[in-house]
Amino acid sequence: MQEIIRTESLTKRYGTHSVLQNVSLTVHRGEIYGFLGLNGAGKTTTIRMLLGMIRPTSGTAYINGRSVIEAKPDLWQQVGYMVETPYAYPNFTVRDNLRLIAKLRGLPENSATESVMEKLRLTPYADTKAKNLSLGNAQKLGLAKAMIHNPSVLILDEPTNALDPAGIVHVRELLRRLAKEEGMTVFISSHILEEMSKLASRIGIIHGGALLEEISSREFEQLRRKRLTVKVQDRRETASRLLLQAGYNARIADEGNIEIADDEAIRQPERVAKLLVDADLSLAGLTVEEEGLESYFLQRVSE
Ligand SMILES: Nc1ncnc2c1ncn2[C@@H]1O[C@H](COP(=O)(O)OP(=O)(O)OP(=O)(O)O)[C@@H](O)[C@H]1O
Repeated sequence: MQEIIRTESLTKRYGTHSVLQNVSLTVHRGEIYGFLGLNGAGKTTTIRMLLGMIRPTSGTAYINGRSVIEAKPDLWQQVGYMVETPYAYPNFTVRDNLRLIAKLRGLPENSATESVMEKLRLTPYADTKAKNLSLGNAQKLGLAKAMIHNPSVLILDEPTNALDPAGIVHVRELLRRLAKEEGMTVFISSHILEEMSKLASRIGIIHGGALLEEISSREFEQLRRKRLTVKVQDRRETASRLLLQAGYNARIADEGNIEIADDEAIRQPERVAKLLVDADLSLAGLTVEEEGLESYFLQRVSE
């Protein structure tokens, strides 16, 4: 698999304050890499170094195999980015803001502008001044500026912060389609954990300036704990005892439901149901619950 983004032991210190320590990560072509961390974990610092905006104290960042600090300007024709709150000229309309960027980038102004507005569903706001946009649409304008030149690498710092749920779904679908159909590589930082678990194909967890773990979404699916939750109308203790006798690792949880953590029960919940029904216990619910990324993340961080 072709490596598009790579960092080698990226380290950043401000005086004696160490912000990033030996971060080495890789992102392959067509991947959506979710860079996850709490506030202050070092996400923006890493992204700024990926974009050559600040110099690492030591270590190197590469895009398309080229060191970003030494790269010639043509590298940036393949890269789109949005870091923190995107700036737009407040008294220019959405269309004029985009036309300006298109012009600066030497793109055909009309077609590039109209096509990116269409992609981000900004066309209805084409004539709205940037200062009058909602936060969500201002963020979409930032994304449009980042994508106007159809880059093959897109680097986004917390891009869905201000979007409403429909906006988040739209941007997620768009990024997924670009990654899948056009092989675009997306590096996206966030602290919205569930959102990342739906979008990213690989996840890197950063905490206190160190990369704790890199994991594929598939591995994450396998690793995260699952459990079968059983709700019975009454005679909870009897049900729990019965399940224990049958060899299940059952326990009564705080809310009064019975939880079973065995793989066997998760794979074949109908067996659990049959056992209870055969014993004349009335079943009110049976659900397989998966640990969310949030709880997985907090557990990893606390370790
Ligand atoms: N120029 C600077 N001088 C000193 N410390 C800095 C500087 N820039 C960032 N830091 C510190 O580095 C740490 C990491 O900051 P960074 O902005 O990379 O975190 P983040 O993960 O992006 O967090 P957030 O989600 O809050 O933006 C923080 O403790 C921050 O205070």
